[in-house]
Amino acid sequence: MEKICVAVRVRPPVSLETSGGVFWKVEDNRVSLHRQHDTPVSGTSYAFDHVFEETCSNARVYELLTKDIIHAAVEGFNGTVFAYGQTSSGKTFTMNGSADNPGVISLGVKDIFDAIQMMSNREFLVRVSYMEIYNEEINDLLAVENQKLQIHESLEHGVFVAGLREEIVNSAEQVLKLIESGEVNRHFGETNMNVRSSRSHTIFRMVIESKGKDNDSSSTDAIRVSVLNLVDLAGSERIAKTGADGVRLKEGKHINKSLMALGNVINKLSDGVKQRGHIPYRDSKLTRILQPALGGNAKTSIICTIAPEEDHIEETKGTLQFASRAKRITNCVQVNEILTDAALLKRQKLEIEELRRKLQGSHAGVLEQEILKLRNDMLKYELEREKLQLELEEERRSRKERDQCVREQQMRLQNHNSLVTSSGGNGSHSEEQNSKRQSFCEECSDSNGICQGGAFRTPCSKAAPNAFVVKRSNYSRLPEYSPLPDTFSNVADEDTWLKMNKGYIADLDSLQMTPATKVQSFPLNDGTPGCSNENYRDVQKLKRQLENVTEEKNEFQRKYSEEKILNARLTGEISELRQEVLVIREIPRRLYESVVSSKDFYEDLLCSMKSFAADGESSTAKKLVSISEIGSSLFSTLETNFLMAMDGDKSFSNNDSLVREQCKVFCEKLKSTISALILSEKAPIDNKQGKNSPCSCNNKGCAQEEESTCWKEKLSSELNTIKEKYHGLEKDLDLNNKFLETSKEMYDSLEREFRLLQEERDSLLNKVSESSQTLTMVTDQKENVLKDYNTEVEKKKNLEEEIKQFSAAFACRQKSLVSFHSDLKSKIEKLRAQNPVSVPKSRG
Ligand SMILES: Nc1ncnc2c1ncn2[C@@H]1O[C@H](COP(=O)(O)OP(=O)(O)OP(=O)(O)O)[C@@H](O)[C@H]1O
Repeated sequence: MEKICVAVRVRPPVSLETSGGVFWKVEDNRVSLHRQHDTPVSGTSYAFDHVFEETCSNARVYELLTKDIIHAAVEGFNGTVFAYGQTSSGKTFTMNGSADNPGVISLGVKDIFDAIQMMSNREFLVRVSYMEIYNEEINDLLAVENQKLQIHESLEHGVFVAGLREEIVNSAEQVLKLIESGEVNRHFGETNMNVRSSRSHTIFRMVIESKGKDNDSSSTDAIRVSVLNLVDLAGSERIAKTGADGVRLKEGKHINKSLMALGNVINKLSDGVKQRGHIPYRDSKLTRILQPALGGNAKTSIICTIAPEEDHIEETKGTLQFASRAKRITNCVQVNEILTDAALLKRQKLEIEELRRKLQGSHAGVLEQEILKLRNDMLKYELEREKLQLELEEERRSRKERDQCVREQQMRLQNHNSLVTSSGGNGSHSEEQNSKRQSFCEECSDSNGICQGGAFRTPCSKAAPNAFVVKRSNYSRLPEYSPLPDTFSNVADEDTWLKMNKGYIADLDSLQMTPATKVQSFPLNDGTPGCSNENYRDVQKLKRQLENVTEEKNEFQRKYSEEKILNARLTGEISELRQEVLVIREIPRRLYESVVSSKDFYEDLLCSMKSFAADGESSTAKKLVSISEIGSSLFSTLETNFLMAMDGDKSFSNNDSLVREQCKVFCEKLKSTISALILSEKAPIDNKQGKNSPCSCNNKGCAQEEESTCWKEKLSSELNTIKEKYHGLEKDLDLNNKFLETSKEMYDSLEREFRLLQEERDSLLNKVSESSQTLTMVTDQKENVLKDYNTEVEKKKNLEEEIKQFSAAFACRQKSLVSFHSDLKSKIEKLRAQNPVSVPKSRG
């Protein structure tokens, strides 16, 4: 356990004028508030690891507070250095510095490469990234397109920012250039307190990996990976002082909120292990990223910058209290070594070889035998360990198979879901989702089907600068995509397990929440415990049933839509016919009107004719009377018929024969009357014409006769006209009757068709309701399967629990192996003590 190193740095005052009130006095590692006459103000004295006064240079701050962390990072320890303080107190000045007074970051970068140069027995791979947290959003400063990045957590990487660009670097110059380019993208703004105020927290990160060179006999194949964070926080600010409004105000609020979250985490951590309880790392992005640095596996230094002005006393006190609490935090620092099986074995063999060499030359055969025995024991343990490892592999395999089984069930359920959704009438959404999902996977997958794109681009794959980079890249590809370590052989005990987790104890359940694309897929194994054949068959059966129902339903839907189209067409035709029928129905009315007007005309005509035939007894008069009666009866029949037709009485057409009969009689009578009239009048007319034509006599009777002849001619022509009109009407009536009959037939057939369609539609509706019932049934069954699935998940959790226990047991065994080792060593020591051997100097 190691305490966080905390220092305070006092910025030079902005103006040399003093207010004459109080001032901060620095003495050694203590800072305290004094009155003008140098008397301390009680309760305002604070002690820290270092206190830097105004005149102190960045180089000195680096030397005393940061250098160790930088060197430790090269050796495999995680490290974090961050500057905290109110706005304009000198955080950026400390971290970034200036050309003539380089800051902690550039001094650190140079030192790292110098240290790497010095370690000739190791190979290094260094990656850098630079990000800012602006308004609670993470932006990549090395790639402006990478905005709003998300934080993820995995066993391999711990807490990491997905999609952040990481550049592989070979020299300090290269890194400083990258920082320079990143600075351009950083958010700065002017406030009343600082003309160039940082409006975001920035985190410059270096990941240093190293491995002993192959030709180094003492090398153990272990890879060291350390993360170094150099953080320039935005400053806390009082809005009244900064005069922030609009964008600046919004930024200020975010800054204060995240700094408050940092303060809360520091408070909790300073409470001591027992009282501490839940640490609210997740309250802000800043605290999540700094999680390993605060109470985790990292060497951490905090530089608290303060402004000396009397105006800022309250803020300064706040900063000093923050620093005092941070001082109480302890971290659990360990070298981050990744030990492969081979590395562990090699380490053990080296130890045995060393012992054997030490014993060489000894004449004690007994000792030799003892050693042989111990070696045999050792081999036995190794065998046992291998056996255990095999068992564990087996266990892990079956777990993977179970995972696969569960996943397949999940997919089947999703299929069910989408089928049920699509059978609900609209499957486009789920199809869209599927296609999106597919395209995402295609986008993400490499040739091995391992997801590489999008959220999991970290670490950035880049051309390898040397052989180690290639080897490391190969190595890192393997375990990175598995939520559990590939082998437990390197998990010697729970401490190592912690070490692997970078101080973070992973919950296996939450591991399931790591991106699904990282989990490989396995074929379904019926023999997998917890995933029975029966269950699988049930699901298959359900799936088939659902497919059948869906097919049937689709068929119904297709037919239904066809029927709908036909129906619409027929409805159109029917309405057209209805229009026609309306027109046809108008005809009887018009005919009726013509008949009425013809009748009036006919009656007028007959009246006039009767007036000519003064002698009512004459044959002409009699004929006229009979014609008049027949005509009247004919017109009445026609009137009645058309009235019936107008009222929609279909029996009118039956009276057709009567009308015809009457018409016939009327025509004959009319003809005979006209011919009789013509014959009776012809002779006297001829006589008159022959003798007197042109009539020259002045006789009154002669004039009357002439007038009567004129009238008769007129009458006859009018009668002819009436006859023609009547014939025309007769023809029209015939035509209309025929037309009406055809329309009636068409109408009847259409009505029949319509009724058939209605019946068909009703039967289709019935079928659809049956299918929906079946669907409800299938949905119920689906719910049951879901329940089964949940049970499976429960079982899986149990199994994982078992695996955990198994791992613990395995760690125990490993421990006993280690204790056996130490026993062995102590026995050897004892034996050596009992039988002192002269060891050659070179080996001693
Ligand atoms: N130790 C120092 N020596 C000389 N000048 C300093 C020192 N510390 C800060 N300054 C000056 O004070 C001003 C404010 O400093 P700086 O921008 O580093 O503050 P900050 O804490 O980063 O502010 P903010 O939180 O607003 O970004 C700058 O002009 C800087 O050059």
